[in-house]
Amino acid sequence: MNPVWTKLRDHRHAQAETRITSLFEADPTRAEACTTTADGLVFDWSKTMIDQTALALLLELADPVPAARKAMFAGERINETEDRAVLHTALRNLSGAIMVDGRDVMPHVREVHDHMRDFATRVRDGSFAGQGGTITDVVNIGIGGSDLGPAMATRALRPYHDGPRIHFVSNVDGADIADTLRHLDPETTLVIVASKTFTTIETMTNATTARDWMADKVRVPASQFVALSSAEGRTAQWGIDADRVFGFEDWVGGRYSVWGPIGLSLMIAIGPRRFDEFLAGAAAMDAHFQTAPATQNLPLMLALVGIWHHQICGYGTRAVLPYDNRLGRLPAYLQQLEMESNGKRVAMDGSDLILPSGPVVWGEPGTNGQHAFYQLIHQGTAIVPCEFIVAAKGHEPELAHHHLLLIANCLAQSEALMHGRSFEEARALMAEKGLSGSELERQARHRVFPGNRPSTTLVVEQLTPFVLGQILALYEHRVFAEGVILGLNSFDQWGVELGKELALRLAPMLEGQDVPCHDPSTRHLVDVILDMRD
Ligand SMILES: O=P(O)(O)OC[C@H]1O[C@](O)(CO)[C@@H](O)[C@@H]1O
Repeated sequence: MNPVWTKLRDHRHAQAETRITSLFEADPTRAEACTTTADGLVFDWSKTMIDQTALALLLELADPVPAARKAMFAGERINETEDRAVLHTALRNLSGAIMVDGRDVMPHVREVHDHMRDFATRVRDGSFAGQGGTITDVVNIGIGGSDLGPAMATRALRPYHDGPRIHFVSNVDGADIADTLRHLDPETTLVIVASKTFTTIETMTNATTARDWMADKVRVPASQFVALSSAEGRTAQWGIDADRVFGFEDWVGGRYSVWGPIGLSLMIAIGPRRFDEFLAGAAAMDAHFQTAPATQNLPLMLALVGIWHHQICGYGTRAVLPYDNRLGRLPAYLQQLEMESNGKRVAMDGSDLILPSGPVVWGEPGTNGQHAFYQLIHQGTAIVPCEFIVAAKGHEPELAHHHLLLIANCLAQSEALMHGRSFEEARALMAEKGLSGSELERQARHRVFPGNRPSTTLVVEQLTPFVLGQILALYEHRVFAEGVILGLNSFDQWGVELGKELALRLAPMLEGQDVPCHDPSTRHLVDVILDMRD
């Protein structure tokens, strides 16, 4: 193991009695010095215990990142366990050439992008119509990366919607599709089946249900279906015309796919021009990641803060707290991005990872979370590093006072986490209320905030398509840099396979067939459920 890990742990140990506030006392320029910027994005990591020594050591850990980054952008097969290149970045840098196995992949990327633009425009202007006329509703059926990215981004960019209504169906629970289709008119609905593999059981089950629903009213239901997939043979078998199939290659991972065909629903919602701005934001972050020096490199600094909190300080989870209601699905999106990418236990070379891999990522938009789980964040025994995200401007000028309150709450939380409230301050409060003696002491203890709890704050000017592109690419590169530093493969996801296989084997048991496998507990649960269904 790189001895820098031990040095970092020793340093952390030595800091045990130091408080974040004392770092500010020692360095009056800390707020500015510990702020990293990229094209208008401002990332403040000053409210952490990363001091000069920690930073220098963390930067040493980042030594392998530039070579790995170069290999990724160049189209090398860095996803070694699936023997694939990793080129989601090619979907947003549409000029130039990228060679994979001696072939320039960019002409095909541009062709598909043009096809998407053309189709989205025709849906939006009515020249592509359903049996009942102009498309009023689009239903994206997909799951995981074929749902979370477009669903999150479509919600995030609601102020820019000027196309048909967009709906997302992901869960195999029939409630999801039933609740969605109930209010739609099949004659004016377009169904997008988004599945890289076109085999995912949830998506194919929902797609078949949608086709049956449409068949009741529409003479040729498949004519109102679109496929977004790398499996063109399967989309044809399913009956979707090749001119409504938008393909992408195996070097685009599901959770990295919103930039290409999987983003079609978003493109229909906001239009191709806005979608291009979204891509341009990501491309700007790609350029920054590739060229900014390490200490000014925003994705790298975000990664190092993540490594510091999880692998060095040992904090088990990371809360993402966007103070933006439209980023309500960002935590779920980042859960897949970060946990499916870096939730591993084996290093790239097949050996056991010595270090803990990725943390649990979770969160909710502020201010809602404040009235739910912030109690634990402030006074619980577990320390949760918080990653706040806030925009200086909202999209509702007539409601500017709401936005100011939103910002005030965001900043207040990070301040409260860092400063806390001492026992002496709590005692003084209780004394003011007239308490005394042992009751004052007891009540004061409940009102102490230990403080010294780390957080970072990402400030953006406004959540535009460009800025959303920047934010998502920032997190993608953060995950990549963390994966490189940990020595694992961030681009496979074998951990999701076993449960899928067992579900397929269990399904016949729930139909009453006797399947001679499964453990006694599972067989018992099947019996209980079958009894209840009788
Ligand atoms: O696009 P597909 O092939 O339907 O896969 C959906 C999702 O399933 C996963 O393979 C995991 O279950 C994700 O990585 C992926 O985003």
